[in-house]
Formats: sequence, C-alpha cells, structure tokens
Amino acid sequence: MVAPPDNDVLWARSLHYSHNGSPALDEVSLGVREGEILAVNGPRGSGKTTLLRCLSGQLVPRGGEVWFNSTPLHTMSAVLRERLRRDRFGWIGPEPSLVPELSAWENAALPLLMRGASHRAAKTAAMEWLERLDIGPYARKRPFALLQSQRQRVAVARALVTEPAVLFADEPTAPLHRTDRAQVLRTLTTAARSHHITVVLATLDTEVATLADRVITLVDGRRVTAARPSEAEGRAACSLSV
Ligand SMILES: Nc1ncnc2c1ncn2[C@@H]1O[C@H](COP(=O)(O)OP(=O)(O)OP(=O)(O)O)[C@@H](O)[C@H]1O
Repeated sequence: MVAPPDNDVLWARSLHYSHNGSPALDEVSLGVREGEILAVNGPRGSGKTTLLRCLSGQLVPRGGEVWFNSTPLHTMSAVLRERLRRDRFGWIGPEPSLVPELSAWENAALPLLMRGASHRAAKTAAMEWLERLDIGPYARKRPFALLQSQRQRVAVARALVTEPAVLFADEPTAPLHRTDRAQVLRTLTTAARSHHITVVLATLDTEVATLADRVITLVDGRRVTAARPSEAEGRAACSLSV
C-alpha cells in the first residue's frame, strides 16, 4: 500500500464497486487537490453517486484504494470511517432532507450540536452560514414554510457549518429550477473557495464545468475524459462574496 501524493487531499486508485453483482465502478482512479472543486460529470447511471459514496467512506470499494490525506479509508473499521465522515466530511444530496420539526437555523446547527457544541455557539455559526447563503431572514421558519431552493440552501448551510475538509455534493441542484440551480451552485462553490473547502460535485449539469477547477467524466462506471477549464474562467463565474 502506497500513500497518496502530498498535495492530494483525496486519492483513489483502481476503484471497483458492484451493486448486487451489477458493476457500477470499474478501474476508476483520481486525485483531488486540497481546496479544489472537482466536478464529476456523466449520464444517468454512470456511477457518479457510487463514486462519491466510495470516496466519502459510505461504501467500501470491492477493489482498489481510497485515501484521505495519509489515512486509508478502504481498510478502516466502520466505526472509524463513521467518525471520519462526521468530523471531516460534509454531504449534500439531491433532496434537502431536513428535520421537519426543527427551524432552518436548528437544522443548520444540528451537526455542531451533535458534536457537543454549546447551543449558543452552534446557533451563532448556523446563523452566519444562513446569512452568507442569503436565507438569514428565514432562519426561524420550519422546512414546510420554505421554498425548495431555500430548503436546499439550509442543507448547504448544514453541510458547511462544520467547515469540513471535503464537501461531497451529489446532484445538489437536481430538484431546482434553472435560475435557482445556478444561484445555489455559485453560492456553494464561492463559500467553499472562501473557506478553502475541497468539493467533489456530482452533476448532470454541464454548466457546472464553469464553476469547477476540473471536470472528470464517467460513462458506464469508467472514467473517460478529463478537461480543465482555465482557472480564470472557473473563478470569474463566482461573483458572490460569500
Ligand atoms: N442500490 C443499488 N442497487 C442496485 N443497483 C444500483 C444501486 N445503486 C446504483 N445502482 C446501479 O449502479 C449503476 C451506477 O449508479 P449511480 O447511482 O452510481 O449512477 P449515477 O451516475 O449517480 O446515476 P444518476 O445520475 O441517475 O444518479 C447504475 O447502473 C445503477 O442502476
């Protein structure tokens, strides 16, 4: 077992994964640099979600290696993997999946409260993130009283409130309208850049390439191409000062 290159925060080699015998990832290798925003593109069923779940330690690959800095996830016990995920990773899925009984700020504060942060500290941090994401005025509302795009912003705040080392975003804008999609993505990527959070973003949306530092494409569970938009192009799209 060889540790990954120093400047890669995440590194995977020859990943294989099958769901009930049906192959989802085949020989996928990649490195993600610290602070990078990497988009994983590809058609439906190409393995994007499976890749993010392997990289984030939710799934253990059937073959290959996954490293987070100098820590091998593929050989780690389930308990340690769970702790690593809780302490160092953030996750945003296609649906906000907020706790309906809690207000927006309570939902955003939840990861800090679960880590044992004081009520006041968790609330302050959650409110700051809701403000940055332009939903401060809705902090006391419950999810049912919010628009889908506002709920998804709360989910983004919840994922960023711990300032994770790596944020995994699995089609985070899938249920949104086109204008909301662009705004949520810009907010997410700008916030991640300003806090030096590495992002791995699975998406069907080709516009995302303009917000990412690099795009990789999966087809039928295999990595097929890599393109790198110029840094200027990627960063010019992030005009918000989050
Ligand atoms: N829980 C599961 N059980 C069985 N097969 C699965 C499961 N999850 C995914 N698959 C299959 O694995 C392959 C890769 O799926 P995956 O969800 O990783 O792709 P994806 O690119 O994220 O797709 P989408 O864009 O539709 O979310 C597909 O053929 C899918 O049908």
